[in-house]
Parts: sequence; C-alpha cells; structure tokens
Amino acid sequence: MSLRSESTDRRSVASPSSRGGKNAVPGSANGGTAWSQRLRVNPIRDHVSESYDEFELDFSPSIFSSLEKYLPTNMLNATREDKLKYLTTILLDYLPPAARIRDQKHREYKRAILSNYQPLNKELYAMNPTAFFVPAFLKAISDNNENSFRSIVSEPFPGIFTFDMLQPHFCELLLSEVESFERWALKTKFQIIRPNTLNKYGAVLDDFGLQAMLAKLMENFISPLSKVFFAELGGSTLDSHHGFIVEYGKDRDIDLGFHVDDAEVTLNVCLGKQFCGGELFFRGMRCDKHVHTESIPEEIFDYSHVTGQAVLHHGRHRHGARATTSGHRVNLVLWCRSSAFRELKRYKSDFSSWCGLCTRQKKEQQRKKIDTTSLDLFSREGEATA
Ligand SMILES: O=C(O)CCC(=O)C(=O)O
Ligand SMILES: [Fe+2]
Repeated sequence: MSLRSESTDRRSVASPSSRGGKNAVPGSANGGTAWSQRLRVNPIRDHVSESYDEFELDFSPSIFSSLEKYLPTNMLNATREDKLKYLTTILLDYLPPAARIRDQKHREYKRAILSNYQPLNKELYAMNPTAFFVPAFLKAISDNNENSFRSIVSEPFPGIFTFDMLQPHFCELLLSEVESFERWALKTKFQIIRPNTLNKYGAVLDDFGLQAMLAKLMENFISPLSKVFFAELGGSTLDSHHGFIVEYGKDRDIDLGFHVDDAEVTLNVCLGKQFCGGELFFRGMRCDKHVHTESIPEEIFDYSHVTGQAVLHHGRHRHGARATTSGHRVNLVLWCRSSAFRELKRYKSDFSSWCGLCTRQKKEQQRKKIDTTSLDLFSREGEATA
C-alpha cells in the first residue's frame, strides 16, 4: 500500500475580512505601510497584551499577543488593527520569497470570497458552545480533567478516541452553509481551492470566514483533550489549525488514499448525511523515516463513522477512508498543529517513542542484547566449570 503525506501548501498570514461581526485588518499587510517595522530586543514584561482571537488571521492569534510585548513604545497604544498590520509585516519578512508570493495569492483568494460571498447561517461564524455541542461534551470540557474526559470518550484502539460531540442542528447548519458556498462558487464561476492534495471536492472552512470560530474550537475544546491524550505528541502546545470539509458520494470524492495528516492532532467529525461505506482504516503510527513501512496485524483498526461523532487521532497515525458506496458523506476535519513540537522534532534523535517501527526495532535490539549477554554468561560459566 503506498502512502501519501497530505499537505496543503498553505502558510499562515493575516487576511482582511469584510464579514459583519468580525474585525477586519485593513489594507495590504506586506506593502504600503509608512512604518519601518522593528521590534525591541527585550520585551516589556509588565505590558498586558490584547487578545486577537476574533480576527480573521492565519498566523495564530497567540503569536500576536506574544509579540505585542516587543512592540516599540510608539506602537504599544496603537489600535489592534494597526498592531496586527505592523506585526504581520514583520512576520511576513521571515517567509522565503516563494512562500510570500503564495501567501499573497492566498490572501487575495480569501479576500475575494469574503467580500463577495454572503454567509447563509451567520450564527455559525461565532463560537456558541451550547448551540454547537451536546451537553455531555460541554460538561466534560468545563470539568476539565482526565476523569471527566474519560467519562465521555471511548478508546476503541490505542491512540484513537471517539466521542459524541456535535448537535444535529449544528451539523445541518454547517452542511447547508457548505452547500450554499458551493452554489455561490458555481454560479459566479469562482474556482474553489480544495482542502488538500488528495481531495477533488470539499472546501476549506478557514477560507470563507470560519477561521476565528475554528480557532476557538481548537483552543477551548480540542486542546484540553489533546493535552491529556496526546501530551507527548504535540497535544499540549497546539497553536494553529487547518479546518475543512471532505465530501464523498455520487459526483463527489469516492474514497481517500492511505496517508498521514499535516497535523499533530486530527479531529474528524461526521456531519452526515445518509451513507454506506466510508470507514476509516488505521494502520499504525509512524515517524517520517518509517512512514512507508509495512504495518503488522496488531496495527489494523477500522472505524465506521456515526453522524455527530468525533474521532480524535494523532496526525502520524496512518489512515485512509474506504469508498462511500451509496449516499453522501460529509465530514468536518480539523488538523491541529503545534509549532513547538515540530521545532523539537528537528533536533531530536532518530528514535520516536510513538512510532510503531522505532519501538519494534528498539525492542528487537534489546532482545538481541539480552541474548548475547546471556550467551556470554553461559560461555563464562562453562569456562569456570571446565
Ligand atoms: O474521510 C475521512 O473521514 C478522512 C478524512 C481525512 O483523513 C483527512 O481529510 O485527512
Ligand atoms: Fe487524514
């Protein structure tokens, strides 16, 4: 079985939004500003940074809050929009030229959507926990401890967690919003960029105004779980996301090839509708070095989607989706990423404790070591008694 690493080729940048209720970052972020952007060397430790959560940003809002302490004195009391613009210009300077051009294009793409597409269900665009989530999920998150999480979560296979999460009404609203977005794109001949390299259908929710809501979903509802279940795998330091919809059935994608996600933690929730097939198949966790290696029988696990139910797994847990044989299946997928974990991985040794093959190889080495030590002992005992 060949395996692909799903990637989006997407980088993070601040982008303006004209949507009602959300703040827009005015103007082009990396051109035309009168400032010569600089940061101070040492932070102002007692400065209380503002929150940027409700802005439509592609850099994580927490990056802006952290960097605020490094702003020059004349910028400290500027408006949040101006601070965003100032900091975004600096952040963009760190991107290589090709990435900067790609980002610029993507910002224009998003701007074109946000200024022309009229949302159908405005209530989806701001986080509203009681309307979005089932009560048991909300209670477990507000109790915020391992016992409360374990009380709503099943772990049908090591590292794969399932739980009831979304209200049926929320699923219906999101489905109708995606359909409305696709109708608009068809009518206006707008070319939609698909969620990633493996999909011909589906849509990136972050691109049409749902980014701030999804950032809250990750920060307030997924991070608490991933801090407990994926602590050593980047789950404690999630700081950005890629949120999208996948669609299968007639005139849509049929299945999804074997792959790993460009994510530390993946949330995958079935929104409906009626369908047969479409099971997820998992085949073991692998580090980059071993991603293409065979799986062993103990790593095989299949999961059948249930509407409203979430699956939470590590992004390097290799998986794919079988053909949806009838009906129409739509899932919400949130790839949650940790820049700190990725940075750490760059400096780490060859061995990954979570990789099925690394651990097997280590056990094998240890077994061989024990075998040779006991052989050695055995021959010395032989010498002694000879
Ligand atoms: O179709 C599914 O449920 C799987 C989706 C998935 O794995 C992905 O988009 O990364
Ligand atoms: Fe995936």
